[in-house]
Amino acid sequence: MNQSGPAVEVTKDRNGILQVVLRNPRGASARVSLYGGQVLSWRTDRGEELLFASTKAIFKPPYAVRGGIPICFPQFGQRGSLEQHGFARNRIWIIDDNPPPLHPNDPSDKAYTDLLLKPSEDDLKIWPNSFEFRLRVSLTADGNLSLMSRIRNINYKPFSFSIAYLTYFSISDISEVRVEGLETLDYLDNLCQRERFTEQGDALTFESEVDRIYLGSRDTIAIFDHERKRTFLIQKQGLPDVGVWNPWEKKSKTMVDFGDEEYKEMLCVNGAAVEKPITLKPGEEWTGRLELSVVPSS
Ligand SMILES: O=P(O)(O)OC[C@H]1O[C@@H](O)[C@H](O)[C@@H](O)[C@@H]1O
Repeated sequence: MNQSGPAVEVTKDRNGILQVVLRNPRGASARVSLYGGQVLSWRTDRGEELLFASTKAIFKPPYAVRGGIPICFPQFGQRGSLEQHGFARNRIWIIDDNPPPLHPNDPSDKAYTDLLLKPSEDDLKIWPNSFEFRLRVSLTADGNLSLMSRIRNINYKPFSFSIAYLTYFSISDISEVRVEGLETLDYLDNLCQRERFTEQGDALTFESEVDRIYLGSRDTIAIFDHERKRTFLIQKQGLPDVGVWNPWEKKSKTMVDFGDEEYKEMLCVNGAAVEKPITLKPGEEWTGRLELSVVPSS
């Protein structure tokens, strides 16, 4: 199965937005938009949607929509002079029709697509660094979704960047979920001018707005959803930090592309490299990988 096989289809949604649809033999699927290189949907073989998308999402290409997995690059949040979360999520990516083969250790039964982003003349005016960003989105035979980024410096001077996969998980009820894997870590709290705190020893639960970057986490994080009896596993490589975000009631009401009550159904847990930006010398390449899976739980 490869990019040109029947498991991969390029299509347009009803708004004319180009998408790549990946399917596995059991019927699981993923949809990736060329606008923003954003994964919009990830479904199990039973057709269950695993990613949140707002009913108020605004489809205005090339801007990222509220939900799925927008990519924050080369800046996270407002930690720099660029627009919030960098420009990559608001650019048109292209499909690489001739992608390099998968790594020899990678199972060959993956449906995958490679999207590319290179800076335009205008991008170079606001961020004067030539790069090639290759995003490989794969769907495995087990229905796992993997996002692998390769960012290459094709400049004559070094540059530094931050990156985050802003992953909107679909959950039953924010008050009922817990996140494991972030206990005892230090975090920067965006709600307190990025002040540094230390998490207690318990799993994370939610009862108000949260907007944090956990630092130097282990490579597996779990989101337990008791009501839906399922657990998301987030496995990451090259992404030391984890963003956790839920706008809660008050902030939701200020967001035009988000329903007032939708904060109950979503939780963003983002594999990221934020605290220490990544520096690439000319010709160097960085790789970061996120693999998402879902398992039944009691
Ligand atoms: O509204 P945006 O730009 O998509 O950002 C959504 C949120 O993204 C999160 O990653 C940030 O930590 C939040 O501060 C931010 O509000």
